[in-house]
Amino acid sequence: MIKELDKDFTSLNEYISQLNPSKIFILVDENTHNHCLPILLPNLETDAPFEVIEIEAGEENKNIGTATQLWEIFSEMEADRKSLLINLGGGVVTDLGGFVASTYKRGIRFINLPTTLLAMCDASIGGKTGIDHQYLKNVIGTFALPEAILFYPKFLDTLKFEELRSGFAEMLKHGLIADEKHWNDLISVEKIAPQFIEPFIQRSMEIKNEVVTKDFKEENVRKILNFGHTIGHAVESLFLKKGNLIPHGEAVALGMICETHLAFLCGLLDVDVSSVIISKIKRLFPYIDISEFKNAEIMDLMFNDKKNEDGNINFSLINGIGSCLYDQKVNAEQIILVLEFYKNMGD
Ligand SMILES: NC(=O)c1ccc[n+]([C@@H]2O[C@H](COP(=O)([O-])OP(=O)(O)OC[C@H]3O[C@@H](n4cnc5c(N)ncnc54)[C@H](O)[C@@H]3O)[C@@H](O)[C@H]2O)c1
Ligand SMILES: O=C(O)C(=O)C[C@@H](O)[C@H](O)[C@H](O)COP(=O)(O)O
Ligand SMILES: [Zn+2]
Repeated sequence: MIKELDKDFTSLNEYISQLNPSKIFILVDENTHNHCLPILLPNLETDAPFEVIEIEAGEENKNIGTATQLWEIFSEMEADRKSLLINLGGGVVTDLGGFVASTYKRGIRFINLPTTLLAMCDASIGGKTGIDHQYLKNVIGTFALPEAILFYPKFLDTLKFEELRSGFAEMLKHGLIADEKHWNDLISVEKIAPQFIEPFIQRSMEIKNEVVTKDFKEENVRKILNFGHTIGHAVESLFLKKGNLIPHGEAVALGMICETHLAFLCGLLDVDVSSVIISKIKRLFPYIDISEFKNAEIMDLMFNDKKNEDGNINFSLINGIGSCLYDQKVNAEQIILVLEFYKNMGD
């Protein structure tokens, strides 16, 4: 269930009343503790006891260590199966919180209150939960749906520009894979700022939700949501391993540039269409220098992608603006050509 929160958070209180939890845990990171919790708490109406649990912000904390800390806190506080976890944060909080909730005592209920654009349009929806392990993105996790996804666009007002832009990448992805009008609307916004993006949040959420509803466990069509991620996640992992993190959306933007060129090389896209897409993305996102990474080490990570089957790397590639094919097999030479294309592209 996806719903916009009104200013007094009525629908959140209605859900809490329906769920009648024995105890409520609110998961935040230090930024959502400062910026979002002061908005939530005055509007929270419940007789259930609640505890706020704060984790350190950042992708580097989406790991088994933090998950273990949370499981231990739940045990110490005797959380039972009627407990409720409210994830108040970006994709790190909703992925980690969803994973911990879906595994503690084989599953307690959770609600996502996304606070970044990326979490609103993507991470909070669809039930993919999880953590990174050995620098592999989301390699441990579950498919577990929240009881509700309640979004409050005003939360975006305190988001840094780079974080807002990161979410914008996943919105552009939604346009490219499923809705040409959404793509055209997004590339026409005056600038990446909440007031200009807010009108398009609902459509982006709908696109993701429509795809997930067709294929919850990502056995077929849901793979199109992974456009840009086969290469994007490999690069994101390499920077994670270096301890020099890049925002997920920037890795996805890099991946979409590469995989759009790959679609052209595979004959799925005309050169004029791929050029327009690449130039639009290039204009919006910073160039990420990957020259320090050998093509072989990038490809090694791609062989660990969760879409793969029978040892083959499966790509999801657009075959037009608003359309995407999954389980596309390409040869190693084409992947090398694409990585060299990106490396030579420069800023
Ligand atoms: N499960 C999925 O379907 C899915 C989809 C897309 C991305 N993801 C995952 O989501 C993660 C990226 O999520 P993200 O981009 O939201 O990053 P994030 O959760 O790290 O949040 C980005 C930064 O913004 C801060 N922040 C959050 N809300 C804020 C607010 N309202 N005001 C001020 N600061 C705020 C956070 O503390 C953090 O420092 C990645 O791990 C990615 O793999 C998951
Ligand atoms: O929900 C999906 O399916 C997606 O692919 C959405 C992606 O934007 C997101 O980054 C997701 O976490 C990637 O999934 P993964 O299975 O490659 O980890
Ligand atoms: Zn993503």
